[in-house]
Amino acid sequence: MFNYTCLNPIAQVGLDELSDQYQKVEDINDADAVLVRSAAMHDMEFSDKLCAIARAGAGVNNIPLDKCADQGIVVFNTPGANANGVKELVLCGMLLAARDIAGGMEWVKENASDENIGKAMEKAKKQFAGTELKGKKFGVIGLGAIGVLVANVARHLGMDVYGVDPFLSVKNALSLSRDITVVKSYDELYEICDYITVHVPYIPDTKGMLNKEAFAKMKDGVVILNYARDLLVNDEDMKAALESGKVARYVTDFPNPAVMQMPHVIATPHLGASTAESEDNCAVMAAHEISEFMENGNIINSVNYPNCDAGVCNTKGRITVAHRNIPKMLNRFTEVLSDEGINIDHMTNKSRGDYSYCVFDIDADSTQEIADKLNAIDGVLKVRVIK
Ligand SMILES: NC(=O)c1ccc[n+]([C@@H]2O[C@H](COP(=O)([O-])OP(=O)(O)OC[C@H]3O[C@@H](n4cnc5c(N)ncnc54)[C@H](O)[C@@H]3O)[C@@H](O)[C@H]2O)c1
Ligand SMILES: O=C(O)[C@H](O)COP(=O)(O)O
Repeated sequence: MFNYTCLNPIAQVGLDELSDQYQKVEDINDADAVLVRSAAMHDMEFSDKLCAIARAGAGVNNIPLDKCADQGIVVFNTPGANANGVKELVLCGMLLAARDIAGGMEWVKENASDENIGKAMEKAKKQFAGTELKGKKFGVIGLGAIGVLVANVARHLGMDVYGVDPFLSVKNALSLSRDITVVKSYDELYEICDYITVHVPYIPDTKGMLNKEAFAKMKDGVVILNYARDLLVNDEDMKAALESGKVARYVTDFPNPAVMQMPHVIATPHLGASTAESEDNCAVMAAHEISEFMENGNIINSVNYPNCDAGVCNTKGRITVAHRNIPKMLNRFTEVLSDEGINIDHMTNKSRGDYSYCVFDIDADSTQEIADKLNAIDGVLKVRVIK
């Protein structure tokens, strides 16, 4: 039996994917696995029992990835599962920035009881007028799951689309409409675009990347869209850019007290992934990741350990070892197993940065005693008896 806990509401269709081998518990200290959305986990302590955390979503900046890796806890996310939901909201943000639709709707509400509203609005409407998206230059920073969809939809609207991504994957490059221009530097994009949207993870490298230096290179009256994370933008510099008119509108899914004091802000309450479809997709993918890991020891879509697929175990026993990526570890593991007279039928070892993961399929039943001996090796972070 495996215990799991949910730190945020997770769509039932995902939880239904977990078999009757799983039971929900309230206390994270009793859990083998955690399902989470945006709950802040940096200040949490994790028990030795915890093996896996699945983020039903894309951004993992709410989870202490290194601390988890050091405890042998594998963290997963659900790449692309909510990308369409975000794409549709970005499209909405672009339209809200192009004309003062929100102001116009407000005006209609305020004048709802005016019997002559039909006449009055023909006078009032010019204050809410704007421009069309067609023909404008649109820049996408980060051509990942969301960025590619956003770039393609903008192209279909007749915009002239530019993208930048220093780590652009072949898969994503092939998914881009062919008349989208991929530029090599942010500066190229800053200089030409009327609209700039950001779709990169929040990591130390991207913190505050939209700052006064970046704004200085942009066109006057540029529209900035941020559906990624608030801390990608330097708030003080954004405030100055909005006040001077350098940035005409800041459209964001991440309001904070500073942003809400700025002029020309269009804000939504972190709604990007809040659609039934995205929530279901994320929950189902997260549940699959958890069950594959808990039941078979396989790692799919991890963000702190290497992916590792050893298939289903067809031998008598399977043991997995999360360990530091340092020399001689495999020698030590095989020594423990051979001292026990155990033959290894199949072994998979994968590494990612400072961490490695090993799956041993053996010709004997795995025992807690063997696991304890492996666990005692310096550099071993977590040992699990799968079978
Ligand atoms: N508003 C929401 O509700 C919502 C929903 C989903 C995701 N997000 C945010 O959007 C981000 C992107 O999501 P995604 O699903 O597209 O992720 P993704 O991993 O598919 O794409 C991220 C892309 O950013 C690129 N990248 C990384 N560092 C970069 C850099 N320094 N400069 C330019 N590109 C860089 C990567 O190469 C990748 O292609 C997430 O990390 C999350 O913070 C927000
Ligand atoms: O990174 C993400 O996937 C989004 O920000 C969605 O977050 P949420 O699951 O809390 O809506």
